[in-house]
Amino acid sequence: MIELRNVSKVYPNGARGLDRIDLQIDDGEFVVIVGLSGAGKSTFLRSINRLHEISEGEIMINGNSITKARGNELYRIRRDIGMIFQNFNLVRRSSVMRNVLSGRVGYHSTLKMLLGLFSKQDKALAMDALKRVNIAEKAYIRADQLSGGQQQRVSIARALAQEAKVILADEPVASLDPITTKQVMDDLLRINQELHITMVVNLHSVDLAKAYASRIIGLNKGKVVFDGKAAEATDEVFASIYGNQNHEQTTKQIGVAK
Ligand SMILES: Nc1ncnc2c1ncn2[C@@H]1O[C@H](COP(=O)(O)OP(=O)(O)OP(=O)(O)O)[C@@H](O)[C@H]1O
Repeated sequence: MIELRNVSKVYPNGARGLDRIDLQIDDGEFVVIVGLSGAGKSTFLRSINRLHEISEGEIMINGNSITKARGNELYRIRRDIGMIFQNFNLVRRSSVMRNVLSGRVGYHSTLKMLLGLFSKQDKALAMDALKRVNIAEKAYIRADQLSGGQQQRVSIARALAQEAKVILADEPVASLDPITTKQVMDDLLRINQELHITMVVNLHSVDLAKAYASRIIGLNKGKVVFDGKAAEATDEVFASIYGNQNHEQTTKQIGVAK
């Protein structure tokens, strides 16, 4: 379970990324975060695994405070949290297998990892992860020879090899075409359902949010302005999340299906 207790984040330049957020995300949920550009979606996600330090409040992961954790404890908490980025964050010149195996680094000594000493079990785990996203046949190809959608699948496989209990995905489909977008979102949903890995996904598309989320959280200027089941997120709700524009104009801009 992820718990945010009265969390605020103010950047050094005074910009407010998050404003007193209080919520919890239960194991196995598929949460989609929506909101205008600058609403705080990335800050929200990156605060959860402490890629960003928060200014106030506390974030708990399975009962442990990631906000207060130091050294090994922080390392152990982070091991349970996989991260997926818009730009895939792969080592492009390394093989797919090597990239997926890098999900195992949290389980071994630095020296072993520098020498690339992965066990048979690690390799089996990495191969299983690649099979789960249907790209096992690409295991020994260089990552930069894959399409964008395939590269994103490698990054999902890396999170699976990490044995993450939570996956945070920051705009995972923003640079993909519609068909590939559907494939990657389907992968995330299948993993959520089959492995009960909690998903917290930032998306720009309202239609995708409605199609995949079990719960939608709407942010506006760092504040939660909607938090509910996807089925409760009506056009009016989205218009309020997306701010001051009139309803018709907003729904047109953000692609709410009529
Ligand atoms: N490194 C930073 N330094 C200063 N201000 C920042 C920084 N990162 C984000 N902000 C500010 O914090 C607020 C929230 O930004 P954030 O990137 O979290 O929004 P977002 O919803 O993810 O936007 P987008 O959809 O464009 O990625 C914005 O006002 C932004 O300008």
